[in-house]
Amino acid sequence: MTGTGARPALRVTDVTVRFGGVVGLDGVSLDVGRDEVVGVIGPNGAGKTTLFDVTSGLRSPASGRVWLDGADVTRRSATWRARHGLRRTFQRQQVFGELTVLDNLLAAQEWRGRTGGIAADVLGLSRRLAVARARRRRAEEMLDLCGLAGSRDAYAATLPIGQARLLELARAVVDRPTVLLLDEPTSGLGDAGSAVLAEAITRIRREQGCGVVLVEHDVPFVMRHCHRVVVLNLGRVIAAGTPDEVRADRLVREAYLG
Ligand SMILES: Nc1ncnc2c1ncn2[C@@H]1O[C@H](COP(=O)(O)OP(=O)(O)OP(=O)(O)O)[C@@H](O)[C@H]1O
Repeated sequence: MTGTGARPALRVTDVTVRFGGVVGLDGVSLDVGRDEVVGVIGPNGAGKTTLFDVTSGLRSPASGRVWLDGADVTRRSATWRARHGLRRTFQRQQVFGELTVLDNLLAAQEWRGRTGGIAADVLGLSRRLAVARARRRRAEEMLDLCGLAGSRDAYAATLPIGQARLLELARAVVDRPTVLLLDEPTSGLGDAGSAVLAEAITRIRREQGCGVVLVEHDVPFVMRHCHRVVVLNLGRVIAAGTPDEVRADRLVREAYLG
């Protein structure tokens, strides 16, 4: 079902984070294969955000390592990781409000693209036009994927919250990341938006071989759409397995599912 292959898209090994006397994460490990969706759940303060912060490079662990597509990136900056295939969306959406929906996606490709800036200046005009056309095609594809084709010319600031969140998703995946971290992706989405999200995640992982991790309070969504689920409590992994295994786990029921 998961096609993980030998080398995980993301590997987190034995990560510990301390905030003074508070332990944010305590020896947490996680593997995410290409073409796999892993859900991270747990009560408030369990360490979910801290796990994303360490993975994306916003916070250094006291010990432990983070690997991206086989390379140890523990000491790499957040920007370096982003440029090398790791994408994260945040709970608070961060689209460029003053740009149109389409331009948000073109700008995202410009930022990552190795043919922008100085590189573009030394390329021939026809090559540059071909790059621009390919980027536009890719942007249109992602708008279709995320159900935003009808809003392509709207300013992002005018979008209802659900559409803005889907635009964030489109922007995160437009340049084909290896790993996608989604923080509370269903928040602000109704049933229709959640269905678009689920379908988009499936296609992104299948068509792009992307490993997806989602931190999500909507447990039914996680159980329906993730191959594996990791449950954190007080900074520790208290259970990990298939949705059925996790649902049946006594510790999880006591600590979280009730
Ligand atoms: N900057 C910080 N300074 C001190 N303690 C922190 C800091 N960030 C997180 N913590 C603590 O680390 C632990 C894990 O917090 P974290 O925000 O990762 O949990 P979470 O699972 O994302 O919670 P929520 O579901 O409420 O977002 C908590 O005890 C929290 O109080």
